[in-house]
Amino acid sequence: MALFEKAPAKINLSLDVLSKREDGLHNVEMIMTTIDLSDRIELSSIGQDTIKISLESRYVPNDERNLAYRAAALFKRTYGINKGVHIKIEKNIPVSAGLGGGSADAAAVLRGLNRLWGMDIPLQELAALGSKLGADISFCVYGNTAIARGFGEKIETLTSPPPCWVVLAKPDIGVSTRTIFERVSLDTIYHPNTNEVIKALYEKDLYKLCANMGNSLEAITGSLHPEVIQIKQAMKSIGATGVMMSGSGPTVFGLVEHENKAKRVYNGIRGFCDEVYLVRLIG
Ligand SMILES: C[C@@](CO)(OP(=O)(O)O)[C@H](O)COP(=O)(O)OP(=O)(O)OC[C@H]1O[C@@H](n2ccc(N)nc2=O)[C@H](O)[C@@H]1O
Ligand SMILES: Nc1ncnc2c1ncn2[C@@H]1O[C@H](COP(=O)(O)OP(=O)(O)O)[C@@H](O)[C@H]1O
Repeated sequence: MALFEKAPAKINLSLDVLSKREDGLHNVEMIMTTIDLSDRIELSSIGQDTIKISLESRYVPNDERNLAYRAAALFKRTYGINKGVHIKIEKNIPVSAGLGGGSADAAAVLRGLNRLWGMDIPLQELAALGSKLGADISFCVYGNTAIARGFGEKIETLTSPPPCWVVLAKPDIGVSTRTIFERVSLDTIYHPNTNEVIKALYEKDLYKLCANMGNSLEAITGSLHPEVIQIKQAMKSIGATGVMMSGSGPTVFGLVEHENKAKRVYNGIRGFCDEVYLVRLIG
C-alpha cells in the first residue's frame, strides 16, 4: 500500500525574537502561512522492519540524517511499531532557504504514517512529537496560518491572509539558521509589530499586512549576505506591495494583489536572481 502527502513550504509574515533561553534556543513570536510550493512525499509499506529513504538532491542527505527519516524513526519508537516504510521525497522546495522544507517533509511523514498504519493520533500530539526534532515542525504538522510561540512549538491557529500572489527570490546561497541565531543581539534587535499583523489578517487588509510585516533576523542575514537587501530593494522598486525575508533567509518574498502585477514583479526580479518562483498563498 502507498499513499501521498503534500509537504508545503512556509513563509514568515512576521518573526520576532523575544529572549534567549537557558538551553540556548530563543523564545520567538512568529506568524507563518503555507504557500503553494510543495515537496511530495510517498510512503509505502515494506516487508522488513526498516526505514528506506529515496530522494535525488545534491543538498539533502538521503540517509538517517534526513529529517523525514528521523521523523519516521521517532514515530516508530514512540508508538512501538515494528513495521517498515519506504519514504520517497520529490524535493521542490529550495534547501536552507528559510522556507521550512525539511520541517515540511518531517511533518508530512508524521501525518502520513498516522494514516498508513491506521493510527488515530491527534494532530496536537503529532505536533508535540515533531517539536522534538525541530522548531518549525509543529507548525508544519498543522499548516495553514498560525502564530508560533515558545521556541516555535506553541501553535495557535489564525485566520488566513487576504488572497494574493507571492514572488519568491532565493539568492544562490544557503543560510544556517543556527549561525543567524548566534548573531542575535537582544539589546539592539528590531521588533516587528505582531499585533498589527494579526489585525491585518482579521481585517483581510493586504496593505496593512504589508505595511506591518517584519523580521528580527533580516538585518543579521542581510549584513552577512548583502544580496538579500539588494533583492529586497529591487522587488520593492519593481512594484511588490510588501517585501520581507522569510525565516532566517536568504529567500525574499514579495506579496502582490493581482496576477498581472505579480507576473511583472516575477519577470523583473529574474534579472537580479536565478531562482525565482511565482506561487499563491494556500494558508
Ligand atoms: C528561523 C525559522 C523561522 O521559521 O525558520 P528557518 O529560517 O529555519 O526556515 C525557524 O524558527 C527555525 O526552525 P528550524 O529550521 O526547525 O530550526 P531548528 O533546526 O529547530 O534549530 C536550528 C538552530 O537554530 C537556533 N534556534 C532555532 C529556533 C529557535 N527558536 N531558537 C534558536 O536559537 C538553535 O541554534 C538551533 O540549534
Ligand atoms: N528532508 C529534508 N529536506 C530539506 N533539508 C533537510 C531535510 N532533511 C535534513 N535537511 C537538512 O536541514 C537543513 C535545513 O534545511 P531546510 O529545512 O531546507 O532549511 P530552512 O531551515 O532554512 O527552511 C539543511 O542542512 C538540510 O540538509
